Amino acid sequence: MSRLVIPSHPPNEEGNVVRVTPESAGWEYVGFEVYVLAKGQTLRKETLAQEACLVLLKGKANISTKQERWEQIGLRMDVFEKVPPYSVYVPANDVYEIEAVTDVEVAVCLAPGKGTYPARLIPPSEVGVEIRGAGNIERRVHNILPESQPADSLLVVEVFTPEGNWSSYPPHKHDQDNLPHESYLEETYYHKINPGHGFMVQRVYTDDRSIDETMVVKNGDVVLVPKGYHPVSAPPGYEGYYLNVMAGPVRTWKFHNDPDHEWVMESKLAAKQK
Ligand SMILES: O=C(O)C[C@@H](O)[C@H](O)C(=O)CO
Repeated sequence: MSRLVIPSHPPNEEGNVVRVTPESAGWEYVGFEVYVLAKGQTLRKETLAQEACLVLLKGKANISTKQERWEQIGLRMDVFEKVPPYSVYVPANDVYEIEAVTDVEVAVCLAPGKGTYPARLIPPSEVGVEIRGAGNIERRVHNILPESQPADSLLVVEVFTPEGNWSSYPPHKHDQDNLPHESYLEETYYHKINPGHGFMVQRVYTDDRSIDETMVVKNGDVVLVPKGYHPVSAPPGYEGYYLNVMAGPVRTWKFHNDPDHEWVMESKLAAKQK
């Protein structure tokens, strides 16, 4: 299996099913954890030097921080209901406690924090919904924590790829700290597949092909994107979901398309206009 694929495992005693740290990923900024909590189970963590975006992938929970508490938040019981999630932003040097009101799956998106902004609820109404692309590269995007919303480092987005479609396509990259042309952002993909026994295909490759991995991705896998282009394909019969976490030295998503393939977007959009 590719070193870029981190499979999930059954929940441990605190409910953790997958964990990526900057150290385990061999990079500097992005951390990512998923917890599956049974009804009544509680998870409590300190954020220390990281900020967190807690994304309720499914289920309802009470979530509190040092200063705030939100009760009975959570809307969808499955990510494939395709309604935007409730999330909670937690700054560095804070504490969060998640009490599962129903069975819950929650993603903890992490990046370096300075404590600039207070803890806040990000309700579904504040999540920007976007249909990106056209034809067999059309997909639905939920901008959970985009650069237009305050945070120190974190960018969080979820994407739904219809069966037979490609997403993160045309292939793009953001692996150069070269603004205004391109930003350096590490990225994780947390994949879910419907039906769950299916697979997705993701390629991660660089211009010099020093990285060129084409991976079969299963339900619950995390894919690391340390650099390079990173397109995703959903086979016929299988709908894909992924949650992206991005972070780097500057909090802006300035990507660069693979020049060999960027013509495809214009071609698909033009065909849609006909
Ligand atoms: O465009 C998409 O289909 C999603 C991607 O942009 C994804 O969020 C990503 O790779 C961000 O760099």
